[in-house]
Amino acid sequence: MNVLPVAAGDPAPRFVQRCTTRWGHYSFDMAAGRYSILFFFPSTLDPCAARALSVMRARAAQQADGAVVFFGVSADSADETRIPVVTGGESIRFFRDADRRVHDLYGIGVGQCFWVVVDPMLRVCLSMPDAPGVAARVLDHVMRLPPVQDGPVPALMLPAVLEPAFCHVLMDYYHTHESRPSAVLTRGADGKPVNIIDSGFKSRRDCLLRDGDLVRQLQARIIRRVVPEITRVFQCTVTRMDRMVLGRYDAAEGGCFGPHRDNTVPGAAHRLFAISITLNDDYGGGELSFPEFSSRGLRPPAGGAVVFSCALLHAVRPVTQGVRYACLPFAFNEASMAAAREASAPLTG
Ligand SMILES: O=C(O)CCC(=O)C(=O)O
Ligand SMILES: [Fe+2]
Repeated sequence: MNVLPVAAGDPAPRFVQRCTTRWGHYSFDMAAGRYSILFFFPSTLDPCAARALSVMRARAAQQADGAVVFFGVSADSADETRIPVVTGGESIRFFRDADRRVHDLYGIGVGQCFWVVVDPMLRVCLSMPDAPGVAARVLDHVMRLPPVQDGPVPALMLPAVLEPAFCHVLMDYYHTHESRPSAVLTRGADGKPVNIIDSGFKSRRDCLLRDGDLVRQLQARIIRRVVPEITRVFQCTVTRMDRMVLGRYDAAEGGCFGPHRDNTVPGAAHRLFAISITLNDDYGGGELSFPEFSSRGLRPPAGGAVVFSCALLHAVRPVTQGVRYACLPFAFNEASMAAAREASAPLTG
């Protein structure tokens, strides 16, 4: 257990805990991109909790834009029945923390009513014990903050990775080969990785590049034009690539991809860098965004790439006009493969 409560400037500990979501748990690293207000309390029967929660519920109901997410963290197993599963709104959720996992990670003693505010980068920006009047002060303060920090995005923009003729070769390949709705790799209720189709979250059709010669031509360009920049900018040597896939986001189908990270489920833990190469220019919307850092959207020119750490939360904004084509490999190396294998190995002995 953390002996002291987390304090402003600390990274907010990440965790997966049982929660009042439809699917029964919540991975806190998905709370990035917005402010989160965590209220730790011993039980809903505790008078301090009752008071603070009524303020929290009222503010959650007031805000229309969902810019702030409220989380109650209950240490009482009997709250399981007092706090029912929330099926609708996403702006207020409760962690079922009778095993104290979150309390311990945040250094909050059981029996305390305590506030922790986490910023869009998942860093603690305020932490204080509850007292009369504190709930309203904390919530007013957070709701007045600008929605994101609008700092620089730690991604690399590289124009001219693929020349126009090669972009056309890839788009022609797409048109002459089978494509299918792109699935989201996520965790099922049992924690195991599953592929699901959820067109509200991800609407894209993918075509796998199966032509060995074309894959070699594509890889040659990435090795020559992207890999040295990854070495220079991120001081990391990548030696492998996977997922040689072409994606098509169509405005007519609401083409988009919601906020996600690319390395969070076991089968994807080896990935180090995402290389998003846009193949065309004649579309509207479809910018890549990094909601932890900025509200700005990135839009590389045709043939240009955005290269970024797979650990960053990112999204593709809805394509509003026409179609966006992209080639979307991941880069990694032997060390990241070994680390992923180790992390997924069953504990023995
Ligand atoms: O379309 C893009 O540029 C990014 C796609 C993406 O984030 C992914 O496939 O994981
Ligand atoms: Fe991604």
